[in-house]
Amino acid sequence: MAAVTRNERPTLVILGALGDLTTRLLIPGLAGLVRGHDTQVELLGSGREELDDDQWRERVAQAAGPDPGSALEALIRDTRYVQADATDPAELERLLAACSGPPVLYLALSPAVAAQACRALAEVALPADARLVMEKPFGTDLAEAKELNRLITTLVPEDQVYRVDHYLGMSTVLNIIGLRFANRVLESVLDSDHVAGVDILLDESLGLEGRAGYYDQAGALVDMLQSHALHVLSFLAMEPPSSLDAQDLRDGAAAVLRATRVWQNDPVGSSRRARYTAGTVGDRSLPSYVDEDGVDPDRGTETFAEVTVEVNTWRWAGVPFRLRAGKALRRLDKHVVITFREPKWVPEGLLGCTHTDRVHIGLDPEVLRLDFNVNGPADPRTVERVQMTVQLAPGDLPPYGQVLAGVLTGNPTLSVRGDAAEQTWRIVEPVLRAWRDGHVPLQEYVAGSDGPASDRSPE
Ligand SMILES: O=P(O)(O)OC[C@H]1O[C@@H](O)[C@H](O)[C@@H](O)[C@@H]1O
Repeated sequence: MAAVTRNERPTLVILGALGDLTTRLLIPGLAGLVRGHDTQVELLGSGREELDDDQWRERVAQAAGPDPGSALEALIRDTRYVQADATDPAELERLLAACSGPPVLYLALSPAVAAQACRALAEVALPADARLVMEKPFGTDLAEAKELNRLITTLVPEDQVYRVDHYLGMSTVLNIIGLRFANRVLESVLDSDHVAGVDILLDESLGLEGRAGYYDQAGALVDMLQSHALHVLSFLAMEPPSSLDAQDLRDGAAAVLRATRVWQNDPVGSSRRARYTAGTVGDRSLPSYVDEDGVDPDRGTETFAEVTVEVNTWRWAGVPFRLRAGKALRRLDKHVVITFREPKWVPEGLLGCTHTDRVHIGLDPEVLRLDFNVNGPADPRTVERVQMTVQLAPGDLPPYGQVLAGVLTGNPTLSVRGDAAEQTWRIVEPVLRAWRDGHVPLQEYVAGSDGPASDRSPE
């Protein structure tokens, strides 16, 4: 990405600056960008809470980590904190007046407060070059996402809106594009003639981590599948874009999402939900989800969600894409498995051909693996299963660094376009309804296990 020059140096205003997202992900991402990528940016923190500039600088320095280097030291020295209520137009005006460059308003706020902040911004004279950054989930359902999109387009043009899904900044997710379109050998067999099924499995070993206030409202389906898993699917299933510019890539992703729906239009038969009970993950004991601080046990929030969808295009019709995410599972393992069909014909007399080929794309940990059959060393008539593994180097920027690089250089390629954000809600809404109406049982699994028992195991 191009470096930003000094005279067009943007002012990144983080609204919700004292929240967990800011200290855990945004500041470290920004620090990576400033440290290694010559990015010029002014930082303003803003929140309802009272804080002086020095206290804010101290927080930024801590979150940025050791060995800042001169560019980051300068950013920390110059950063300021402005106490403001993001839902009050007069206070937003004051905040905008404090920006020395084009304002980049990063709403690190809950969906409800972010929507209120957008309504307040409608009453403010925003500079023409202002950019707006929205976190996920974008709205809380399709109707709200549409309303939010309508409102936002009255504030700034679509190409100045950045809907963040940090999976689009993960080097391993970006690698799906390289893997598919820079290699004839793989791309030519990625279709329903050759592929039996695709699994996108986002297993986390972390539990709630004190985020009940948000998570208990969202649940695994909205937290992970409605956003991250569907955007990974859009990269896996898109037609070859003619370039990686924002329009081509995002057109390709949106076309996939438009073609995607719940498998056989059956949200009950093609989804599962569960929540964890007390158990041990590694050396940590976790209480039952319902006993976590801040959880409403009657809400029935799931911590594990699985939904199978279909992509109704010439290339993919009939191929199940299974999306799954869960918390407090035995181990962290986020990956994609592409399972191929059986060979059309195995020569008579060739033995041992009991498994089909698989490509395993590790998103976290970063590993690429091909499982296939080769002749055993001694017997030319019998094949054996082998695995070819490539350890991928981690990206030089954390995902939030990559996301911020796009935002600060004015390149929306890796952010979610408004129509795609609506499509992801359209896809999951039948499942949300079926779950809300109690048509799918809420199963349980012990924290530290592999999740609720399933009749299908692709891993
Ligand atoms: O895979 P990553 O980068 O750790 O991201 C996972 C996280 O993604 C966030 O968007 C979710 O809100 C979290 O619940 C989840 O843990």
